[in-house]
Amino acid sequence: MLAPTETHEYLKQRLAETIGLLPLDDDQGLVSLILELPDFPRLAPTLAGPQFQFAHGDHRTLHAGYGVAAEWQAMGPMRFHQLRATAQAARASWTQLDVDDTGHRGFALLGFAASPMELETDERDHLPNALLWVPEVALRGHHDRGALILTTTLPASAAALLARWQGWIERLVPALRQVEPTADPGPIRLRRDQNQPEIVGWEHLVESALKQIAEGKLDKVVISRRLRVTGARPFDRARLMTTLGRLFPSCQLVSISRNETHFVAATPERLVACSGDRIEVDAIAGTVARAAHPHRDAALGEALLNSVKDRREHDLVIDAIRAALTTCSDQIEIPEVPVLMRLKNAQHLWSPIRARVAPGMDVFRLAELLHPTPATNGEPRNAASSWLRRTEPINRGWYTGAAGIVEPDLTGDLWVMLRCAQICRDRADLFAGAGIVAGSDPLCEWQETEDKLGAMLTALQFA
Ligand SMILES: C=C(O[C@H]1C=CC=C(C(=O)O)[C@@H]1O)C(=O)O
Repeated sequence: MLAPTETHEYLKQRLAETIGLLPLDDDQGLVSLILELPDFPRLAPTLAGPQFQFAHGDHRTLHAGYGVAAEWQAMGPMRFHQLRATAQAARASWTQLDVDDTGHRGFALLGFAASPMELETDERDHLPNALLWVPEVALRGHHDRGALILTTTLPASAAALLARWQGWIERLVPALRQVEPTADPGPIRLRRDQNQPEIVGWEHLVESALKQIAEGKLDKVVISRRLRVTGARPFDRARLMTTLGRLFPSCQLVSISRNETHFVAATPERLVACSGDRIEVDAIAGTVARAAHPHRDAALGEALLNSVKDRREHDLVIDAIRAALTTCSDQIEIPEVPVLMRLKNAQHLWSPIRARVAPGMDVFRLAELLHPTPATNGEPRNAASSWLRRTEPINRGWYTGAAGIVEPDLTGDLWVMLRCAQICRDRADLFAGAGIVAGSDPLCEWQETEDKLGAMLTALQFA
């Protein structure tokens, strides 16, 4: 293994040797230089400026991006269509030079808010409604093998680019060894500042959802709340990600930073992963808490598996996913019964769905088809969306939207933004929701959101 200074000196030298291979005089498009990274961390370092990372402990994958080589934004009902057209055009003029034969490619982040429409609110989102972002510098790894990917728009000057990218290597590569924070300043006291809605407002919301359901206008709707907390000191992103990684190794960790604000999630739910003609989709709905005592914990899980109300809530998600996929697949594999997904703070009914899709399907088309599922919105989809737009008292932003990685061939891996918080210095807004069907009880649903919020609240105390 190389010492840290040797690694970055080696990479700077490798960059100097290979930069001349890039077609920097071409008058448009993107070009990426891909270099092998000798040692690869589980989590990406935190630097100043725009950056993102997706890290999965159990899958041992890491995708991180820093700075902006190119980005495109969209909003409104055509947002997927617009970004897809952009990605297709970018793909046609994106040269990738994998000079060390790493097998890795440059990639983009795709992320989007829950609703394609901007809500009328005074609170400004730090993230645009829908975003396709090619980072200037990316880290990409699977198990311990990784690559450093440097990307620029064309044309570019070789001398200026060399200086710029060597600067990135100097800042980033030594930090790869110091991702896990060493000093532990002890837990942070959190002050709960504001619930939106408060518990009384929540009860009214659930009752009015139940009324819609009783009148046959909705079968299910997922209502959500926001909890604002303040920490006794500013939250530390690196410590937060490390803690989330320890608590939730089976979840996708997400961190997206722009404009001094950070959107962080540890989500169990994949919206869709597609690779070739194979896709994977999670149906997750139906929740109970964990219990400290193993017998009690197992009994709670058993009761969830046998609960008629939770199975109805879950089956509505499966039915909607099946109906959506039928338009593009003749081979959909859905487990006969859901299994339990056990997380630190909650257990869920989970059905992992697989399908083979028709040629021409890509992550944008699949996102448009599947999002939002009734796990975060409701059924029927349009009736639930418009009821939520009229009634829900918060701006969800990217909570219950989705984000992930898009490959140059437009395949990718998107995750539903759950168990998340928007963090700015010492303030964090946490989000959670619960699916309402006939038979739901307002206070039980409130408690369910408390259990879901517990995931991020616990981690923030150690941030
Ligand atoms: C809406 C959330 O969870 C969804 C995912 C899993 C289980 C859910 C439920 O049981 O209600 C929700 O559908 C959330 O975590 O904020």
